Amino acid sequence: MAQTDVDDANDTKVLVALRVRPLSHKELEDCNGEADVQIMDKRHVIVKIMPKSLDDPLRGNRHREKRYTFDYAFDEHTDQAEIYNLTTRILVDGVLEGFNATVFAYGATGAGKTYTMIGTPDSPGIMVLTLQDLFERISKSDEANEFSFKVTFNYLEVYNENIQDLLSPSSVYLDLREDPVKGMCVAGISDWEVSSAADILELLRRGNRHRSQVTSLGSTTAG
Ligand SMILES: Nc1ncnc2c1ncn2[C@@H]1O[C@H](COP(=O)(O)OP(=O)(O)OP(=O)(O)O)[C@@H](O)[C@H]1O
Repeated sequence: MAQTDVDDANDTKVLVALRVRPLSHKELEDCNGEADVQIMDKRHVIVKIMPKSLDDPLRGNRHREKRYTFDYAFDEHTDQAEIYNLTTRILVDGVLEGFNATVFAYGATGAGKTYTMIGTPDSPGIMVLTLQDLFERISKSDEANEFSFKVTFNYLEVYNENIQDLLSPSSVYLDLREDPVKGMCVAGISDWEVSSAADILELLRRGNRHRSQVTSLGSTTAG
């Protein structure tokens, strides 16, 4: 999901995209090669709901279908670059002009959030592609002497409703406050000045060691 406070090309403030990942071997076996989710035309999704019991006297073994509509619905063949280009690249201009933007992934465990956001060295995800784009644009702007940018980074975890600064961990949790200038903010979080995508990926790796729920950043690089 991506959110911006500037209008993007679609003139919308919130964009919701669904991504279907390839089925694992086990999932393919379980469904006899027949997936329960079908993407129709990059926007519409049909989900098959199988009857709880095949002995259901009313429905037999017939399934029901539910249809959903998204701004984008990506099938399992969609690559990382297409996802980035259609959901997130549109936000970078606004960010460089000082607007806020948020992109987050939501889904069950194993749904593909980490793959979509971080990806692999061969197939970098949204976060890595955004950072590459952002710093490339900043360096072009520096060369052209247009603007000078300062980029700072912070990394926090909300776990059991407690906020922890992953780059400056302590036993004291941080508070969420409403600041008259900045709006909602986490009071006392440490801000780190960075000058490249590699700096941020290094800080993410450092912060991940303090997460309550650990996911590996592997050897993801900024490329
Ligand atoms: N689009 C995709 N193409 C290929 N493999 C994928 C894709 N999405 C996810 N996977 C693979 O599926 C597995 C689960 O994905 P991932 O770890 O990203 O899930 P997650 O939502 O982050 O899970 P968790 O919430 O448990 O951390 C991984 O092995 C990942 O490489």
